[in-house]
Amino acid sequence: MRVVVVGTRGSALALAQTRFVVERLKESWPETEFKIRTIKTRGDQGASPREEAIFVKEIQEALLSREIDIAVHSLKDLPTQSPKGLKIASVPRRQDPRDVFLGKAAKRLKDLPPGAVVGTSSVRRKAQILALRPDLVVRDLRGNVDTRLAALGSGEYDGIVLAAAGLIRLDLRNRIDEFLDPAEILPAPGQGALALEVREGDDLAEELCYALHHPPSYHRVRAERAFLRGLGAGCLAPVGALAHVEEDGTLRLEGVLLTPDGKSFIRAEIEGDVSEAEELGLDLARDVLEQGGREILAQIR
Ligand SMILES: NCc1[nH]cc(CCC(=O)O)c1CC(=O)O
Repeated sequence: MRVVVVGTRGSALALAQTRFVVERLKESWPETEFKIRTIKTRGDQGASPREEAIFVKEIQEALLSREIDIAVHSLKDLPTQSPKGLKIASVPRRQDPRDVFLGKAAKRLKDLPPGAVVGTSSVRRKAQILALRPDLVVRDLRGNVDTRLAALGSGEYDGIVLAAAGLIRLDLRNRIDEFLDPAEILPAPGQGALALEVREGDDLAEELCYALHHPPSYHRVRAERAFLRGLGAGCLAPVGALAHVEEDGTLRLEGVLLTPDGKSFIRAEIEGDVSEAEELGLDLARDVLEQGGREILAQIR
């Protein structure tokens, strides 16, 4: 019997995610032996989007070279196009997709005094925070979750914004002061979801992963990523998206594209049947581009 090697990078969050996945895999396939291998990437979670893409690639290379058989990724860090020879075998049930606020001066983003300093690592968060509160100062805050919590503790920031999912997976839910309302701050496409990636043709690995597949989560992230792809905005533009699937099979997708300073933005929504998740994402992107998104993208470039 083959030992199945599940690979990830070495950050605390990546390891927590991978342990969780391997536990579920073992429950589903008690006869199969799974092993975790951490791949040393040159960086850690919370790097710049460009760097994140390089780390993802290093994991994908380990998959292609058969060093590992299943890769566990944060879906939002995964490029919308799979490399040749690899495929996403499953998307497990999604964790809370929202961004959260952790405050020092106040426990809600809205209650921060004018001029307060907010730390965040993403252009999307920065633009949406400024759209809501142009009087705040948003400063870059990178590094893994621990680094960011330490920066809040040391008093450099009056508050920080990060993904709920990372904190929850690290058992730090109690540090969250406020879940930001997606009506005001839309998360990154795919935020809170994992992707299990395998080699094309490795039917065993694919079947093992499929036990964890959660179709509603998959449809949601497919719509959100299609929206991102349809904008053709790349990873540096402030783009947010969030889809929901209702009991009756209706998928509702909201998306936003902003200028980096948050001064202008186009926000729109669409709904349709869940079976058309990708088309809905692409249609919404077309909508946003036509409503002024093209000008915003031209401004960013
Ligand atoms: N780019 C960093 C990153 N990639 C995945 C997560 C955790 C949340 C998730 O799974 O979406 C984080 C941290 C953050 O954005 O706060």
